[in-house]
Amino acid sequence: MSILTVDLQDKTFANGLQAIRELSFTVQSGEFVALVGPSGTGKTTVLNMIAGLETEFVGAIQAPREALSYMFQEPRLMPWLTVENNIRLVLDAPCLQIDSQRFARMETLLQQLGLTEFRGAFPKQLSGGLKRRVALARAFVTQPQLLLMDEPFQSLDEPTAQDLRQILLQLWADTRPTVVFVTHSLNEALQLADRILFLSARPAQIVLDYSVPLARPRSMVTSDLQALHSQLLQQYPQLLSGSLKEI
Ligand SMILES: Nc1ncnc2c1ncn2[C@@H]1O[C@H](COP(=O)(O)OP(=O)(O)OP(=O)(O)O)[C@@H](O)[C@H]1O
Repeated sequence: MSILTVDLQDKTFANGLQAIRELSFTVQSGEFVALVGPSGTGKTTVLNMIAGLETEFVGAIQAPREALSYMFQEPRLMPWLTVENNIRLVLDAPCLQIDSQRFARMETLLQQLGLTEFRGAFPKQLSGGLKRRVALARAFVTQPQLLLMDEPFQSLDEPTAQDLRQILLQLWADTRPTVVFVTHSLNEALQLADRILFLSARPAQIVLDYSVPLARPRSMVTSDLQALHSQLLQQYPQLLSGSLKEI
């Protein structure tokens, strides 16, 4: 059953810059899809359109906006709220009573993410990795049907990013939301996704719709992954020519 349909003919900003031309894809319920493409090609713009934050475009999008979470590049925590209240914020309940089911879900996430001891801390007291953990808890606590993630582990050191990818996969396996995950890292996409949509340089178009042939659960550092990375680039040399040379 499809949960997300994106059918875009054109997205041109007011300054005349055309970010997207003829970009269409469908995502099945529970699927983990990565959008991979070079910097500035319109990946964030696509997520913003799916979320309903960007409404000026030619085309149509069907998405479950009432059951959607969006994890941004920066964790975007409210500096004046504690870890716990940053999570409660999306339940509309900072400092208030919440029902026992939602409370239990929040507690489980705090534990799974190793945040219990930091529940009373403020964002400025947290490392970058811990802030991302809070953002992950906030993204999952509402039990979204669709989770949009925009390079959420960028600018972290690699071991911290690996830990967070592992945690993300565990959380995803528990409740199986549909995920659209933007990255410019082919390795990250191969580690996480069922399917990778490779985008061209601007105006963004899909150059390859690739199903990742790796079983789950996936180990994070495997020779399988390295082999697949090289095989993919051998098979589709166009990914390396010009538009995707950074991957
Ligand atoms: N409001 C805007 N007005 C004009 N141009 C914009 C606007 N927002 C984004 N752009 C431009 O549109 C293009 C696509 O931006 P977008 O942020 O979607 O790319 P991206 O693929 O997510 O890039 P990155 O990987 O660097 O985050 C970029 O060239 C960007 O500078």
